[in-house]
Amino acid sequence: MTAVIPAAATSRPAWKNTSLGRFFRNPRSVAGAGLLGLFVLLALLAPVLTPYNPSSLEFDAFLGFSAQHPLGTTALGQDIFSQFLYGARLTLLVGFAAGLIATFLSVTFGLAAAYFGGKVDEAINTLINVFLVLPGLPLIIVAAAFIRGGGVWPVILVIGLTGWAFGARVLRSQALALRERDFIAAATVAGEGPARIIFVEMLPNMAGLIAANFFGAALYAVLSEAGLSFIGVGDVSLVTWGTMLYWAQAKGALLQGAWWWVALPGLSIALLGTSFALLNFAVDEISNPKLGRGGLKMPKRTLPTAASTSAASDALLAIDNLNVGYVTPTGTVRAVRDVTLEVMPGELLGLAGESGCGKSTLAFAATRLLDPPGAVLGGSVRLAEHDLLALSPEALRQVRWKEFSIVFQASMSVLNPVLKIREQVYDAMQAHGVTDKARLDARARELFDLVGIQTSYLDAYPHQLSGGMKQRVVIAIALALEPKLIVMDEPTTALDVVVQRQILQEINAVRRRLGISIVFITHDLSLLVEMSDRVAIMYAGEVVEQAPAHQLYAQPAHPYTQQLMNSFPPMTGPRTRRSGIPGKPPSLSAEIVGCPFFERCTKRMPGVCDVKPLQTFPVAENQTAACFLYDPTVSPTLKENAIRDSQINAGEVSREPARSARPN
Ligand SMILES: Nc1ncnc2c1ncn2[C@@H]1O[C@H](COP(=O)(O)OP(=O)(O)OP(=O)(O)O)[C@@H](O)[C@H]1O
Repeated sequence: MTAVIPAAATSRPAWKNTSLGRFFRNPRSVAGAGLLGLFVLLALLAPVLTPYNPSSLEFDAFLGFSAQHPLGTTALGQDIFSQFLYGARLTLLVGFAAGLIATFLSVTFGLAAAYFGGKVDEAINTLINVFLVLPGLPLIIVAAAFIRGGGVWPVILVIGLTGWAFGARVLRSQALALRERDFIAAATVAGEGPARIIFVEMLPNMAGLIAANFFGAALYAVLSEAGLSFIGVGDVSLVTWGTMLYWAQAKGALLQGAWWWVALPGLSIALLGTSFALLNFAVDEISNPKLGRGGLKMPKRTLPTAASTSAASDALLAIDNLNVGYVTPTGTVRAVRDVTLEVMPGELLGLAGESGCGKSTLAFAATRLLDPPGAVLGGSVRLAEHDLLALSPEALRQVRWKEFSIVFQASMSVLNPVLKIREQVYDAMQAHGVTDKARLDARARELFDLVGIQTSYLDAYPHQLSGGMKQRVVIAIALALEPKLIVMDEPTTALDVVVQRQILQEINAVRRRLGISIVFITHDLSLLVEMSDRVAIMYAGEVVEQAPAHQLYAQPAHPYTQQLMNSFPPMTGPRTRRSGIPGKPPSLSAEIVGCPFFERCTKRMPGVCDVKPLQTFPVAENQTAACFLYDPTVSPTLKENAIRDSQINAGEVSREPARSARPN
């Protein structure tokens, strides 16, 4: 994994790392802007560079090159050099103005369709389709025929109003894709409003496409104007490069040997198109910092030190009898079933279980992030004094990030690729009313110190950071408003084990230092046992065991926990071959009678476990298990036989009569 040193850490002057600096360092933008600049300069300096009116007919026809007429004269006796210079003015005006109109319409329609969706999207899409199926040039010709002789603005309007549909379709697709990205979801969760999400989060990511759209539309406008003029539609009394071509063709320039009368405007239109295309590529590169270049170096990290855990009294988070399902056409998937859990202030609760057992659904439902078809079917979630499931959207926005924050699975992708880290760290704080720049900066630095990243990386872009550093940034953002609780759903899954371990140590140290509570979700039980205060094990949507971590490690009570622990290599002792748990969990769409682990359990008691409604039983102090081996109403002989059978099957004891066997 590599990291790129950000601006402040290199010796390059800071301005060179701004968008303007990168523009001047990009060969394409330099060539494109140079070419376009040359045409603009020639157009602006036309009155200085030539004394003649381009429409004046005062000279003889088809004069050759001379000091007085560097490019000779036309069949009507006009100075060709003057026509070229003044023609550049109107040609560029048509390109820029029609390009701007078309781009404005494309962005407005494309974003409105994607953002509002539903009927608005349908209506805009129909309009786009109508414009796309109408053939472009004939449409312009018909429209231009009505405004013939009216000057340049009607031409600009017709081209601008007919040239937006393709761009709108592309921008709509891009905006739709962006809406699905994690960093937009994260911005919403962090409390950013729709205007900020559209203009600050989405638009910069579309800058390359919008610029491409503009240069494409400008090119289309220049070519359309040239095409219209060439066939004599539009106002041929104007001097543009298009009307130059029209008159050159109409007056037989090639037959008269005045080939440059045709070549000059033709070549100029081609070069103008090239400059637009070069700028298009360059803007794409500059607006997407990932395509840029940078040096390689990993920074030295500083590890925060641990402090004592805050004392726990009353539960900070209380999940009571929570039921969550996904309503699908084939039935309801009951992904979380009657879950009751508590998290104390300052406590790290680990949540483990096989893939698909409902860990993420529980986390999403408890934090009100569950999207349809997911739905809370019953139960309550209380965080301090807030009834989370009953909060209005506005009240929820106030509480989220301030009282609790979330670090998603694969959360590195929640960083917006075109915004500097600093802006993204500020975002959550700004959305909750912190606007003072000095405060924002001081807090950002403090957070970076806390999670072990050099503060110079505040001015880097996400792609300049390694995966581990991005993860630290996301954790720093989650800590920004000092929430009481952070829910972390597999926050380190995408990282290599060494970085994973460092980050987990830091999370734990920060937690101890700040006294915050954490719900930490992972598949990795051995990791959880090491870092958690308490562990809850989920299976098929239910919490099947809860215990202090060390107790769960020393004496796992539920056969599922025992088999799960056996699937991981031990932290000490000789290496042994591990096997997974045979079989698979039951379908969550079906009714589950009795214990959901019955089919895979090595200690099952037929007639009990597959018949009785499942309950949770106390096992030891602070330890509970949803297992009938701990049900005081089940006969001890039945339990002993079940345990004995499992030991025989595992080859741990011989087939002699059981004398004493206790649960677990
Ligand atoms: N959108 C959905 N529609 C229908 N079923 C879903 C949907 N999302 C999840 N499920 C089902 O809900 C159950 C719980 O899924 P969930 O993602 O919460 O499990 P998990 O324990 O977090 O798994 P993992 O560790 O792989 O993320 C699974 O059976 C899954 O197939």
